[in-house]
Amino acid sequence: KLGMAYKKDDNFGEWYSEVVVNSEMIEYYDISGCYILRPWAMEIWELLKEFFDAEIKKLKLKPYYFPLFVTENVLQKEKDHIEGFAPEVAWVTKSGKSDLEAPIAIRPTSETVMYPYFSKWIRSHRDLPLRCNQWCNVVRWEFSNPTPFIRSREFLWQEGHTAFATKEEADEEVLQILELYRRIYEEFLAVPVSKGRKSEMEKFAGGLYTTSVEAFIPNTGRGVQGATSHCLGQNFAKMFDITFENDKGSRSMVWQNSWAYTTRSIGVMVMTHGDDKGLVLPPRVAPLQVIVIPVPYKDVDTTAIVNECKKTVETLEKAGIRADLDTRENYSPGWKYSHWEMKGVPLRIEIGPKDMANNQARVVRRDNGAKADIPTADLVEKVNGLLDEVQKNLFETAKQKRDACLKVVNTWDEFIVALNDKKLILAPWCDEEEVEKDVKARTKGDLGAAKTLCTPFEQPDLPEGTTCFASGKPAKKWSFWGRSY
Ligand SMILES: O=C1CCCN[C@@H]1CCCn1cnc2cc(F)c(Cl)cc2c1=O
Ligand SMILES: [Mg+2]
Repeated sequence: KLGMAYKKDDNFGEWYSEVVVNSEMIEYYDISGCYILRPWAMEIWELLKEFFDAEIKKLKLKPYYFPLFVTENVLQKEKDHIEGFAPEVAWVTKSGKSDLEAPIAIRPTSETVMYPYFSKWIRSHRDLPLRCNQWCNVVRWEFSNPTPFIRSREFLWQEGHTAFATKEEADEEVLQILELYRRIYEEFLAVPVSKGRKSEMEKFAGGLYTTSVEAFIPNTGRGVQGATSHCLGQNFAKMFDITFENDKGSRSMVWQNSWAYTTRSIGVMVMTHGDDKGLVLPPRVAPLQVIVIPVPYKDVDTTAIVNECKKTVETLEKAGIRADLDTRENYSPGWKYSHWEMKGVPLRIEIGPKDMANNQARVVRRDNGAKADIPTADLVEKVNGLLDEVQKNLFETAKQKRDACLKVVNTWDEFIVALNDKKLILAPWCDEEEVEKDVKARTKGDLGAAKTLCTPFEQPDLPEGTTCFASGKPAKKWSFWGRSY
């Protein structure tokens, strides 16, 4: 079946579900909230991982793998750390027919798995910094509406866990990692994000402060957390007795960070760039950047055309471009155009008898449909140029759309109008948690309440006397507000 049954602007939820399936990224699974990630998704995950892993190796991160399972008493080591999360912990209670003596939890995150061993491994300042990263899956048995990539009961992520002798070192790394997350989104997924700090209410309760990169989905008017980088302070060092003997011989607690991005990032990319023909892939994460399609012509020698296509693919691959050809004879060129548009391949090259005769190829862009006839001799250079243009155009277009949704408000009434208008709201706030709670209470409803998304590091000017949009008290900062995923 070809073509989309749903339009992005008509029925976003159905459109999204159709795109991830028709583009062969996702197969639905018979357990709610669980999805099969097919090669078209996994190859994107692997391209992101290749970049991120290389970058954290430069920051001296070491690869680890910790067990999937954690015992009940260790998981509940600190009540407030898992406050409110308990309902989403998945437990193993049996093996075969027999009950386990004690239930074993499946990791929803790995602090409690790792930190007893950090305590064992860290003795002296010479054991610091400890820098641990693992690529793995985690399980959180959430009940709110499951969405492929965006909210699933099992997902893939990397989780970094580091320990330093000083707060300064921890503070610096938090921001180094946050910058890598910005690059993942803006330079690879072509998704604009805002760097900022979470409020005391929205931060990771077990930590000292949380920073994040926040994206926004114009179609639903919802913010979406892209990735997070926490400074844990010495909270977990205290909880797990992670101390070191400093060079003066006295004992100090370590300063820790933890940070993650997940397969949710792929869903944000799909939502941002997809259109009514299906997926639209930014070239830097496209498993296939160019698809070459032979256009046979009634009695013309098709073998010659197919050979020219093969040569073209070889030339492009030699130049490091991810290219392939579609020579399936049981499908028409037109069918193939739609199929590869559905899969979001950034460039299509059509080669027919006329192109052969003129030593050229017709190149069609997936993002804006532009067609160009390129001389075969210039193909590699022109294709690389076009791939860069597509990458840039997707980012600029997404940025322009996101900025068009931005609304600065100063009063409650303006806030409510903007919220119902699916805007990303920037409002002056007194930074009081009671007010944050009040806004949540006053905006409760089937679409979910409004919340603070982050306080952007880039703060607009806050004129003396500016009052909080919700409380009328003196405003202390500008914060992003909105509904979220
Ligand atoms: O976000 C990150 C980066 C990578 C390592 N972890 C932190 C904090 C994770 C918070 N969090 C998030 N979700 C959780 C769900 C749970 F069921 C339990 Cl028991 C705990 C948590 C929980 O601590
Ligand atoms: Mg959660």
